[in-house]
Amino acid sequence: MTQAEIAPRDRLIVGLDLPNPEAAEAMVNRLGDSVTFYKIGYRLAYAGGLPLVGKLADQGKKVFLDLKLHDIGNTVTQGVQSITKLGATFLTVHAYPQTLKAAVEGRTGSSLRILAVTVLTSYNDDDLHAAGYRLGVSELVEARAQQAQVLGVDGLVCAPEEAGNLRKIVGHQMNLVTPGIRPAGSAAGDQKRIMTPGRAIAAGADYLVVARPVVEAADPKATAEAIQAEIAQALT
Ligand SMILES: O=c1ccn([C@@H]2O[C@H](COP(=O)(O)O)[C@@H](O)[C@H]2O)c(=O)[nH]1
Repeated sequence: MTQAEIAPRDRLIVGLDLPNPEAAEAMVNRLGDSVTFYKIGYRLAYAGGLPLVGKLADQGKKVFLDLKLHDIGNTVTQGVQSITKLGATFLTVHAYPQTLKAAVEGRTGSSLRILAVTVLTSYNDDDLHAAGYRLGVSELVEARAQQAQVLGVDGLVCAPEEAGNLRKIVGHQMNLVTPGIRPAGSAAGDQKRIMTPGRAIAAGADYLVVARPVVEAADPKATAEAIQAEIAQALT
Protein backbone atom coordinates (compact mmCIF):
# COMPACT_ATOMS: atom_id res chain seq x y z
CA MET A 1 0.00 0.00 0.00
CA THR A 2 1.55 3.36 -1.01
CA GLN A 3 1.58 6.44 1.23
CA ALA A 4 -1.38 8.05 -0.50
CA GLU A 5 -3.59 4.97 0.04
CA ILE A 6 -3.26 4.69 3.84
CA ALA A 7 -6.05 6.46 5.78
CA PRO A 8 -4.74 9.04 8.31
CA ARG A 9 -6.22 7.12 11.26
CA ASP A 10 -4.50 3.87 10.24
CA ARG A 11 -1.06 5.52 10.18
CA LEU A 12 -0.86 5.70 13.97
CA ILE A 13 0.54 2.53 15.55
CA VAL A 14 0.14 2.58 19.32
CA GLY A 15 2.89 0.69 21.16
CA LEU A 16 1.37 -1.47 23.87
CA ASP A 17 4.43 -1.19 26.12
CA LEU A 18 2.50 -2.39 29.16
CA PRO A 19 3.31 -4.98 31.85
CA ASN A 20 0.83 -7.74 31.02
CA PRO A 21 -1.97 -8.78 28.63
CA GLU A 22 -4.67 -7.56 31.05
CA ALA A 23 -3.24 -4.03 31.08
CA ALA A 24 -2.84 -4.15 27.29
CA GLU A 25 -6.44 -5.28 26.72
CA ALA A 26 -7.70 -2.58 29.08
CA MET A 27 -5.77 0.01 27.01
CA VAL A 28 -7.20 -1.39 23.74
CA ASN A 29 -10.72 -1.14 25.20
CA ARG A 30 -10.06 2.43 26.34
CA LEU A 31 -8.84 3.44 22.88
CA GLY A 32 -11.85 1.74 21.28
CA ASP A 33 -12.51 2.34 17.58
CA SER A 34 -10.05 5.26 17.47
CA VAL A 35 -6.94 3.10 17.11
CA THR A 36 -6.68 0.43 14.40
CA PHE A 37 -3.02 -0.58 14.63
CA TYR A 38 -1.06 -1.80 17.68
CA LYS A 39 2.55 -2.73 18.35
CA ILE A 40 3.59 -5.53 20.68
CA GLY A 41 7.22 -5.39 21.78
CA TYR A 42 9.52 -7.05 24.30
CA ARG A 43 7.72 -6.00 27.47
CA LEU A 44 4.34 -7.40 26.54
CA ALA A 45 5.50 -10.31 24.36
CA TYR A 46 7.67 -11.74 27.15
CA ALA A 47 4.89 -11.27 29.71
CA GLY A 48 2.46 -13.60 27.92
CA GLY A 49 1.33 -11.11 25.28
CA LEU A 50 1.80 -13.16 22.10
CA PRO A 51 -1.77 -14.63 22.12
CA LEU A 52 -2.97 -11.02 21.95
CA VAL A 53 -1.77 -10.88 18.33
CA GLY A 54 -4.53 -13.26 17.21
CA LYS A 55 -7.10 -11.72 19.57
CA LEU A 56 -6.50 -8.24 18.17
CA ALA A 57 -6.51 -9.54 14.59
CA ASP A 58 -9.88 -11.22 15.29
CA GLN A 59 -11.19 -7.80 16.39
CA GLY A 60 -10.14 -6.35 13.03
CA LYS A 61 -7.03 -4.61 14.38
CA LYS A 62 -3.60 -4.81 12.77
CA VAL A 63 -0.59 -5.86 14.81
CA PHE A 64 3.07 -4.94 14.47
CA LEU A 65 5.17 -7.55 16.27
CA ASP A 66 8.34 -5.69 17.26
CA LEU A 67 10.62 -8.60 18.20
CA LYS A 68 13.74 -7.29 16.41
CA LEU A 69 15.02 -10.76 15.56
CA HIS A 70 18.74 -11.32 14.98
CA ASP A 71 20.40 -14.77 14.95
CA ILE A 72 22.00 -17.23 12.54
CA GLY A 73 20.03 -17.50 9.31
CA ASN A 74 18.51 -20.95 9.91
CA THR A 75 17.14 -19.87 13.29
CA VAL A 76 15.71 -16.63 11.90
CA THR A 77 13.98 -18.43 9.01
CA GLN A 78 12.43 -21.01 11.34
CA GLY A 79 11.41 -18.37 13.88
CA VAL A 80 9.75 -16.26 11.20
CA GLN A 81 7.95 -19.34 9.84
CA SER A 82 6.44 -19.84 13.32
CA ILE A 83 5.53 -16.16 13.58
CA THR A 84 3.65 -16.22 10.23
CA LYS A 85 0.96 -18.28 12.02
CA LEU A 86 0.24 -15.62 14.68
CA GLY A 87 -1.65 -13.15 12.47
CA ALA A 88 0.66 -10.12 12.65
CA THR A 89 1.00 -7.62 9.80
CA PHE A 90 4.57 -6.44 10.49
CA LEU A 91 7.57 -8.11 12.14
CA THR A 92 10.90 -6.41 12.84
CA VAL A 93 14.35 -7.89 12.38
CA HIS A 94 17.71 -6.16 12.69
CA ALA A 95 19.12 -4.95 9.37
CA TYR A 96 22.01 -7.35 8.92
CA PRO A 97 22.11 -8.99 5.48
CA GLN A 98 22.06 -12.62 6.72
CA THR A 99 19.15 -11.84 9.01
CA LEU A 100 17.18 -9.95 6.37
CA LYS A 101 17.64 -12.70 3.78
CA ALA A 102 16.59 -15.38 6.28
CA ALA A 103 13.52 -13.40 7.41
CA VAL A 104 12.32 -12.84 3.84
CA GLU A 105 12.71 -16.58 3.21
CA GLY A 106 10.75 -17.38 6.38
CA ARG A 107 7.79 -15.18 5.50
CA THR A 108 7.46 -16.53 1.94
CA GLY A 109 3.88 -17.50 1.11
CA SER A 110 2.38 -15.56 4.04
CA SER A 111 0.96 -12.05 4.41
CA LEU A 112 3.51 -11.13 7.12
CA ARG A 113 5.67 -8.15 6.12
CA ILE A 114 9.26 -7.84 7.30
CA LEU A 115 10.55 -4.47 8.53
CA ALA A 116 14.31 -3.90 8.80
CA VAL A 117 15.36 -1.87 11.84
CA THR A 118 18.02 0.40 10.30
CA VAL A 119 19.47 2.25 13.32
CA LEU A 120 17.56 2.45 16.61
CA THR A 121 16.05 5.91 17.24
CA SER A 122 17.75 6.04 20.65
CA TYR A 123 21.16 6.08 18.90
CA ASN A 124 23.18 9.04 17.63
CA ASP A 125 26.59 9.09 15.93
CA ASP A 126 28.43 8.84 19.25
CA ASP A 127 26.45 5.74 20.25
CA LEU A 128 27.31 4.06 16.94
CA HIS A 129 31.00 4.89 17.30
CA ALA A 130 30.95 3.56 20.87
CA ALA A 131 29.52 0.32 19.48
CA GLY A 132 32.41 0.03 17.02
CA TYR A 133 30.80 1.40 13.86
CA ARG A 134 32.79 3.58 11.46
CA LEU A 135 29.74 5.10 9.79
CA GLY A 136 27.50 7.77 11.30
CA VAL A 137 23.73 7.33 11.63
CA SER A 138 22.67 8.77 8.27
CA GLU A 139 25.28 6.78 6.29
CA LEU A 140 24.49 3.51 8.08
CA VAL A 141 20.73 3.98 7.71
CA GLU A 142 21.17 4.60 3.98
CA ALA A 143 23.47 1.59 3.48
CA ARG A 144 21.15 -0.71 5.38
CA ALA A 145 18.08 0.55 3.51
CA GLN A 146 19.76 -0.20 0.19
CA GLN A 147 20.71 -3.71 1.36
CA ALA A 148 17.19 -4.33 2.63
CA GLN A 149 15.67 -3.28 -0.66
CA VAL A 150 17.97 -5.56 -2.68
CA LEU A 151 17.08 -8.48 -0.38
CA GLY A 152 13.32 -8.03 -0.88
CA VAL A 153 12.45 -6.66 2.58
CA ASP A 154 9.00 -5.05 2.81
CA GLY A 155 9.75 -1.94 4.86
CA LEU A 156 12.13 0.00 7.08
CA VAL A 157 12.08 1.26 10.64
CA CYS A 158 13.94 4.57 10.75
CA ALA A 159 13.81 7.92 12.49
CA PRO A 160 11.50 10.49 10.90
CA GLU A 161 14.46 12.68 9.94
CA GLU A 162 15.69 9.92 7.58
CA ALA A 163 12.32 9.34 5.90
CA GLY A 164 12.72 11.93 3.13
CA ASN A 165 16.10 10.66 1.98
CA LEU A 166 15.03 6.99 2.25
CA ARG A 167 11.91 7.63 0.20
CA LYS A 168 14.12 8.93 -2.61
CA ILE A 169 16.28 5.81 -2.36
CA VAL A 170 13.67 3.05 -1.97
CA GLY A 171 10.64 4.66 -3.66
CA HIS A 172 7.10 3.84 -2.57
CA GLN A 173 7.23 0.05 -2.55
CA MET A 174 8.74 -0.15 0.94
CA ASN A 175 6.82 1.06 4.02
CA LEU A 176 8.64 3.62 6.17
CA VAL A 177 7.72 3.13 9.82
CA THR A 178 9.00 5.75 12.27
CA PRO A 179 9.24 5.55 16.06
CA GLY A 180 10.82 8.53 17.84
CA ILE A 181 7.55 10.46 17.58
CA ARG A 182 6.88 13.12 20.16
CA PRO A 183 3.85 15.43 20.13
CA ALA A 184 4.95 19.00 20.91
CA GLY A 185 5.74 19.34 24.61
CA SER A 186 6.17 15.56 25.28
CA ALA A 187 9.30 14.32 27.02
CA ALA A 188 11.85 12.70 24.68
CA GLY A 189 12.84 10.11 27.29
CA ASP A 190 15.59 7.90 25.86
CA GLN A 191 14.79 8.78 22.22
CA LYS A 192 17.51 10.82 20.48
CA ARG A 193 16.15 11.24 16.92
CA ILE A 194 12.63 12.62 17.37
CA MET A 195 10.00 14.62 15.47
CA THR A 196 6.41 15.69 15.97
CA PRO A 197 3.69 13.63 14.24
CA GLY A 198 2.94 16.31 11.65
CA ARG A 199 6.58 16.83 10.71
CA ALA A 200 7.19 13.08 10.48
CA ILE A 201 4.32 12.64 8.03
CA ALA A 202 5.46 15.68 6.02
CA ALA A 203 8.94 14.11 5.91
CA GLY A 204 7.49 11.01 4.21
CA ALA A 205 6.73 8.48 6.97
CA ASP A 206 3.93 6.00 6.23
CA TYR A 207 3.31 4.90 9.81
CA LEU A 208 4.13 6.53 13.15
CA VAL A 209 4.83 4.41 16.23
CA VAL A 210 3.91 6.06 19.52
CA ALA A 211 3.97 4.31 22.88
CA ARG A 212 4.63 6.33 26.08
CA PRO A 213 3.03 9.60 24.93
CA VAL A 214 -0.24 7.65 24.43
CA VAL A 215 -0.26 4.82 26.97
CA GLU A 216 1.04 7.02 29.80
CA ALA A 217 -1.27 9.95 28.96
CA ALA A 218 -4.01 10.96 31.39
CA ASP A 219 -6.45 10.52 28.50
CA PRO A 220 -4.92 8.04 26.00
CA LYS A 221 -7.91 8.19 23.62
CA ALA A 222 -7.87 11.98 23.35
CA THR A 223 -4.07 11.91 22.88
CA ALA A 224 -4.29 9.29 20.12
CA GLU A 225 -7.06 11.23 18.37
CA ALA A 226 -5.04 14.46 18.59
CA ILE A 227 -2.08 12.68 16.93
CA GLN A 228 -4.37 11.35 14.21
CA ALA A 229 -5.75 14.86 13.62
CA GLU A 230 -2.18 16.17 13.30
CA ILE A 231 -1.44 13.37 10.80
CA ALA A 232 -4.55 14.24 8.75
CA GLN A 233 -3.62 17.94 8.78
CA ALA A 234 -0.09 17.16 7.55
CA LEU A 235 -1.55 15.18 4.64
CA THR A 236 -3.77 18.02 3.35
O1 LIG B 1 14.37 2.35 16.36
C1 LIG B 1 13.42 2.01 17.10
C2 LIG B 1 12.76 0.81 16.96
C3 LIG B 1 11.71 0.51 17.78
N1 LIG B 1 11.32 1.37 18.73
C4 LIG B 1 10.17 0.98 19.59
O2 LIG B 1 9.10 1.92 19.40
C5 LIG B 1 8.49 2.24 20.65
C6 LIG B 1 8.63 3.71 20.90
O3 LIG B 1 8.19 4.00 22.18
P1 LIG B 1 8.02 5.49 22.76
O4 LIG B 1 7.50 5.26 24.14
O5 LIG B 1 7.04 6.20 21.86
O6 LIG B 1 9.38 6.12 22.74
C7 LIG B 1 9.14 1.35 21.70
O7 LIG B 1 8.34 0.22 21.88
C8 LIG B 1 10.48 0.95 21.07
O8 LIG B 1 10.88 -0.34 21.48
C9 LIG B 1 11.96 2.55 18.87
O9 LIG B 1 11.62 3.38 19.74
N2 LIG B 1 12.99 2.86 18.04
